[in-house]
Amino acid sequence: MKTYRVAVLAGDGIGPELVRATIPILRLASHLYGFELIFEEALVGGTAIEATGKALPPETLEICKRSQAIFFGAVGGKQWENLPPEKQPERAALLPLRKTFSLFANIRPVYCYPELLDASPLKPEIASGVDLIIVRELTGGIYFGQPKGKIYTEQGERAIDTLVYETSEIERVSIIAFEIALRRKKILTLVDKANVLESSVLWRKTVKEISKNYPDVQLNFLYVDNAAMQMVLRPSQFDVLLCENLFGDILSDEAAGIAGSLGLLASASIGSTKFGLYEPAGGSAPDIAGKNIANPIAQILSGALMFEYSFHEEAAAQAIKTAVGDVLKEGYRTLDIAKGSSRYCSTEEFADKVAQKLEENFKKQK
Ligand SMILES: NC(=O)C1=CN([C@@H]2O[C@H](COP(=O)(O)OP(=O)(O)OC[C@H]3O[C@@H](n4cnc5c(N)ncnc54)[C@H](O)[C@@H]3O)[C@@H](O)[C@H]2O)C=CC1
Ligand SMILES: CC(C)CC(=O)C(=O)O
Ligand SMILES: [Mg+2]
Repeated sequence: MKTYRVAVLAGDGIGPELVRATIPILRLASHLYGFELIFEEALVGGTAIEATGKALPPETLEICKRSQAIFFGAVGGKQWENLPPEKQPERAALLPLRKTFSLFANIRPVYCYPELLDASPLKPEIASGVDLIIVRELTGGIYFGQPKGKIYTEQGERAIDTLVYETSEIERVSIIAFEIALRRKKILTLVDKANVLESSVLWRKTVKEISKNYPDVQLNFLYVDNAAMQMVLRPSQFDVLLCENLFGDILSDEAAGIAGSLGLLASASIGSTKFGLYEPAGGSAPDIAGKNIANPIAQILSGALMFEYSFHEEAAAQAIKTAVGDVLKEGYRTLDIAKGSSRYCSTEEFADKVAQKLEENFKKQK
């Protein structure tokens, strides 16, 4: 039987409760669709700092290296905000993981479920039909550029971040975005700030060059400020959005808000091999952690993305997506997306419903 090893890094805040609720769904899908998953848990983030003094302990990295994918929860929280920046969970664990495994493309599908139109802050006729993918460059740009840091001058403190991109970094993520667009509505929008930023000028030039290999894909350009506005005015115009690291980070939270909750937004971080890291686009949500109320959909759909991108188990991936949609159709909702007539569920209850539906759908199909 095909076997895949998965490093499970639950992390902080809502990470552990979401991962705990999701693993049985992934296990069940693997049994139904005829492959085996070997999960190996490892510490990461603030939880790892408490246990070992390091946000990304060497043992965790070893476990990731001997796996075919990382299934990630979230990291960070108030407890670790006063540590030196380079020791904090986000900068000492998540960013190094992305960089170490060269996971340069972050894929974030945004879908407004028809059943959830009432959870969107936008009018139903505007949120309706939103089905887009944000492809965010993940290992370059201002999050990683050097020099970075703080120095003391006669005027006081000076903080420096550097926005830098090489042509090759733009090319490799653009190819992924064009390939995704080819399989969809074939509209790719590059989001940049080419009227001001030199790096954005390079993005435009490079993406135009790559587009010559994809004559069937319509390439559009949009400045990021306008893109942020278009996202709320007419989000259904978008198919695939290609963004540098920071713009993609910001626009994807905005897009999640339009769909109804950050708890709906899954993500796949991939590179040029089958290895990938799969995590919700949101963070550790300290405001709701430990209450069994977080929405597990983003975590569950991140599992489906792992099946699709790292294992090529498309049938199992599709079955999970269908099960989530079916549970929503029956009216079940976690608190973040609940409205008047919905059937309220805790994190665990919602995940149980998805597992039941997965099994039920599989039996029907036989
Ligand atoms: N990938 C990661 O590990 C990320 C970590 N972070 C870290 O997370 C911590 C909290 O950051 P915030 O800015 O508050 O962002 P956040 O993404 O954790 O939360 C933003 C808002 O979305 C809600 N939310 C997020 N996920 C949800 C879910 N599954 N169900 C229902 N509601 C959900 C939260 O309750 C909160 O109101 C910080 O330490 C931050 O650095 C932030 C983003 C990504
Ligand atoms: C540490 C941050 C870059 C995480 C984040 O906000 C994200 O990946 O969306
Ligand atoms: Mg973010």
